[in-house]
Amino acid sequence: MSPSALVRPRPVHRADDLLSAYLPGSFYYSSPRGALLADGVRACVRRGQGSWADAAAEALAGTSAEDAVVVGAIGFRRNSEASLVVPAVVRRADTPVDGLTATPAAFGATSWSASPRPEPRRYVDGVRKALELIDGGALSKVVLARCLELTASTPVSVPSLISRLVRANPGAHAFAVDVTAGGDRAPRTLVGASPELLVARRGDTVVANPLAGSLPRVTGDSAEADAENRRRIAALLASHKDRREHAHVTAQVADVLGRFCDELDVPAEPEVIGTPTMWHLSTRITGRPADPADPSSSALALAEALHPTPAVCGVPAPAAHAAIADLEPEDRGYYSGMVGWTGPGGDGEWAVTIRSAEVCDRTVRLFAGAGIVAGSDPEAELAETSAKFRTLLRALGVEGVA
Ligand SMILES: C=C(O[C@H]1C=CC=C(C(=O)O)[C@@H]1O)C(=O)O
Repeated sequence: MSPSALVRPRPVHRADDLLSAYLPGSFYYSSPRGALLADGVRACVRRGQGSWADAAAEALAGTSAEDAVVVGAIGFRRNSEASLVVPAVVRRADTPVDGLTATPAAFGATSWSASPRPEPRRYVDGVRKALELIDGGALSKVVLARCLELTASTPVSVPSLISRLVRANPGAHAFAVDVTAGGDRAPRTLVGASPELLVARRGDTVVANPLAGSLPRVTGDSAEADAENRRRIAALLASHKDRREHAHVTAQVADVLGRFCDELDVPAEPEVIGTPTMWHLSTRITGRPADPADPSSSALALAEALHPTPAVCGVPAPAAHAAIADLEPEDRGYYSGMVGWTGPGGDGEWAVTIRSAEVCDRTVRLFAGAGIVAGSDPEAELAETSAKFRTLLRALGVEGVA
């Protein structure tokens, strides 16, 4: 039995009940590996010179609670915002969300205005500039994102939004995290349904599931939609451009995990996974940490070692960071960072913060990005980001706005 198994409390909740119990200010996270709902603050996690994993371990060591965990989100840039706490109350379920039959409450009669940042044409220009950098040899890959700011006529209900996101895709890594900071005019919540697992650790098993290389999914139950989706899956698997885009991520994730694991299984070929709105090339990598008791292979330490993968940044990372700073007018904030939890024995789970938005009163800031490599078509990358926005737009009931 692993040391972490000794301290893990027996889960007594159903994942669906945890979702129903979510209130603004709670931390909610669910995935195929279970769900967690946390409330109140026992301690805030603050980082000095060291890593977030060190700060989390210190905060956990300071509490005698048996079920203590650190939960929260960390932004994209090295010194960007983070919101990590040891919550006062933690409820867990070891099963995925299941059996959600009732239709969630729709958003009331709300009208919306949308403001893309940058304008779509400027995003396309940015992709062209990225391709010039790639042609010139400065980069092999960069992920360029854009923002869509929506304003509703009434405050946006976060419980409704997270419930609709989970119901649309119970297998997603779904999250709602209070990220309110000094200066915010109202509570701010990071909400999303990410298809991408950065890393999960349970006992002596580590799993990462990098995604990269995408095509929009055709929605609808018709035979035509089915046939077109089959065609797209085959096209994605056959696309050299998407396979290259994907290989950058898999190689880096395998390289980083290889430093911590003495056994690592990296499938030679990607498969295709689907969300309700997208198809993605996917590689599920599993490993066994060389020393599970070593704090440097805790879930959060592994997540920090992996971040940012080329699924959200690029290759080489320093040049990709510079290109992102030059070509993206909006600060990414929490988008493309990580969200999840870590416990005292090193177990935990962190998802890549994509298909996400920050909600503050009547405003919703969505981000979506696309990986650019040699051979990328700027118009297709714009369309891909629009398709990625649909996860949130559908949940908000405003599909068609971008
Ligand atoms: C950066 C995003 O997606 C990443 C994950 C899956 C596929 C991706 C792609 O094909 O570009 C991206 O790397 C996003 O959704 O904003």
